[in-house]
Amino acid sequence: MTSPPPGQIIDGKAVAERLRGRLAARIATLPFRPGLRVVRVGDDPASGVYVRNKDRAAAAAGFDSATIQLPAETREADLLTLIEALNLDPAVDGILVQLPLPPQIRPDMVIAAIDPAKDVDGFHAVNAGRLATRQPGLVPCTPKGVMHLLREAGAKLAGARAVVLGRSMIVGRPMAQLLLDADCTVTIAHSRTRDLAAECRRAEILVAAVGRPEMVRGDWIGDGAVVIDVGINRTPQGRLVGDVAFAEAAVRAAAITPVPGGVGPMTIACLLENTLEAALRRRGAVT
Ligand SMILES: Nc1nc(=O)c2c([nH]1)NC[C@@H]1CN(c3ccc(C(=O)N[C@@H](CCC(=O)O)C(=O)O)cc3)C=[N+]21
Ligand SMILES: [Mg+2]
Repeated sequence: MTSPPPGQIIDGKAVAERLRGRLAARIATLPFRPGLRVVRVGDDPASGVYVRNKDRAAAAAGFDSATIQLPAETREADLLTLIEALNLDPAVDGILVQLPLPPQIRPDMVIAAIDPAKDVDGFHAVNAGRLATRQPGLVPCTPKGVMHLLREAGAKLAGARAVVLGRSMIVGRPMAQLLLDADCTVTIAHSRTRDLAAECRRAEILVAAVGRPEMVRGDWIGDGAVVIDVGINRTPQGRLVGDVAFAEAAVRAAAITPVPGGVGPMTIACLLENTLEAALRRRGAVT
């Protein structure tokens, strides 16, 4: 049903590099540098690599990018004041507040405070609503990156059975909507799904986003499926593994993303793509 040759490993790092190259070429033609501000409160280790990789990629592509580091004990009101200043700053096109936040700060309040036009994570209810109603808006980076990878892998989407494992606001739900918009027949499976393995086995396209190391075993994969592994889990030994047992799954899949080097680099490239999109829209150069 799907077109890629058996066992193809989808090179997310290479796809992300090409996307960043296209963004850089476009930015080089602009009379301004799209501005991105990443706000980090405390030093959650899950955010560390991401912030470093993002800073490097943004600068290389010609963005005006900076990380604003705040102490772990920052009060919610002070973070909201900073966001308001970034909302009003005409040089800032994109605002990303790193999650998770320390316990004294309510993430919903923070996300709601970001100007939807600058919400490059696509987490604001206005952008979620636009996606749900098929209006143009900022789309969450990871699901957007997954769609790029599926297209690069040559996956046939129209009419295909797609299973999304996980129902988070950040990945599962927007992922399901993008697949639906691409004419897949979409199932959202989750921790309460009766027979997860059986649901997954029916999938021609399987997107795993549960955050449980190697939960998806080889015998959950249908022959010739395209498998996208969104999970980035660190083992006690310090190794990175996905939500899919890669070696087992690769034997049965037509194509599969590795961890690292799969979805992760695409999330960063799509954050930059969203920042450029936000800049073009805000500054009246709609494309
Ligand atoms: N508001 C917000 N938006 C986010 O998008 C967000 C966030 N908060 N908080 C943290 C998570 C995590 N995240 C990653 C993105 C890329 C890699 C990535 O590029 N990973 C490399 C490996 C990096 C390594 O070696 O550890 C890869 O998968 O190949 C990792 C993690 C975005 N996040
Ligand atoms: Mg769950």
